[in-house]
Amino acid sequence: MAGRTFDSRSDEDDVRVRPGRRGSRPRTRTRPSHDDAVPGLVVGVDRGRMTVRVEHADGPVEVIAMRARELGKHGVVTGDRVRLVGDTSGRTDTLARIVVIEPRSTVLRRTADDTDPTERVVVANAEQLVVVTAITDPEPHVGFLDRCLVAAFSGGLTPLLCLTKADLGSPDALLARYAGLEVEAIAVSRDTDLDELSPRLDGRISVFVGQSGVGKSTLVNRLVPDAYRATGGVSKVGKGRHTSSSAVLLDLPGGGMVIDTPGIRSFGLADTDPSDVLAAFDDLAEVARDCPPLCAHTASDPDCALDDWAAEGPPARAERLGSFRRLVEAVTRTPGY
Ligand SMILES: Nc1nc2c(ncn2[C@@H]2O[C@H](COP(=O)(O)OP(=O)(O)OP(=O)(O)O)[C@@H](O)[C@H]2O)c(=O)[nH]1
Ligand SMILES: [Zn+2]
Repeated sequence: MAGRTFDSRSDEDDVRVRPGRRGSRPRTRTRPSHDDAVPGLVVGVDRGRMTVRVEHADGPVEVIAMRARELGKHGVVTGDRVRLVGDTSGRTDTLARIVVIEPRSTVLRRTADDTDPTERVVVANAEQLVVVTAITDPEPHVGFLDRCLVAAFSGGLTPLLCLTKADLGSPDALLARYAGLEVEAIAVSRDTDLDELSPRLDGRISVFVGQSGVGKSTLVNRLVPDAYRATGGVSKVGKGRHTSSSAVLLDLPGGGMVIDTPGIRSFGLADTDPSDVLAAFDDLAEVARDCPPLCAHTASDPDCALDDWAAEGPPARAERLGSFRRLVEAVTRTPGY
């Protein structure tokens, strides 16, 4: 996925400044120069108010900022790299303005919901999507896991399966389901150390997503001891209300960052099609060049070149194709969660 950028020109959260109507005031004269704008990283968003980390000479400072009017309705999300003007001191009761949103290297979209019918980008620039699922209690919702993987692949993130509650059962069935995709998976439990997981989080930005009760808060609290996430069903930020603003960026003690998504239980795939999934698998994409033009690469596409490829090779190919096709089918299914 290296080198792919998501400047999100096609989506709702487009950061491009729309050209004014013909004959409107001359932009060159009225538009302020932003040469003096300082860079920052958005670590949280709350109802239009952004918390932005700005590096000062004596260390990082959290600055509260609003979007400048020139950004229009285009949203700023956690993980965005931005440029600020105005008061960037971070002192109490000061407010800066975000005048530039840098192009996004990756995007995660949440699904539309009852309060907001549009899919929206909720996290930008994360490198890894950590999909947290319990081995049991609650039983894994494989449809949800498939959708998470597709959201990762299509948004440019590397997925990592984190299987919790390893004290309660064996991860083998889940591991087998995704074996063909070569997605990394790590089993953890609250009683064992996190030595396998921690190195995979070092030095990168990882988004954590998981359905209710899987132990995600327990895990994030262990990774980031001062994160103060409520666990065990205690009411927490983002629950039961409009939640697109609830992704928060947390620093890991050993370097690297975690973006927790307390209220976001699934990601949007409406803008995703089979070719986005295919693009994440170089070997399959190569074979699929021989597919008919409109092939969706599902089991019901009669002349899909992937069938011959799987039939002619070792059993691992059929396994890979099976796992891939489950993801493709997730793209075409209506979201039910
Ligand atoms: N047996 C077992 N239980 C765990 C483990 N980790 C967490 N739990 C329990 O699972 C329940 C859910 O944990 P949370 O960390 O609150 O889960 P969550 O994913 O944040 O879910 P919500 O609180 O609904 O958002 C709690 O009762 C935890 O004590 C584990 O490794 N093993
Ligand atoms: Zn095909």
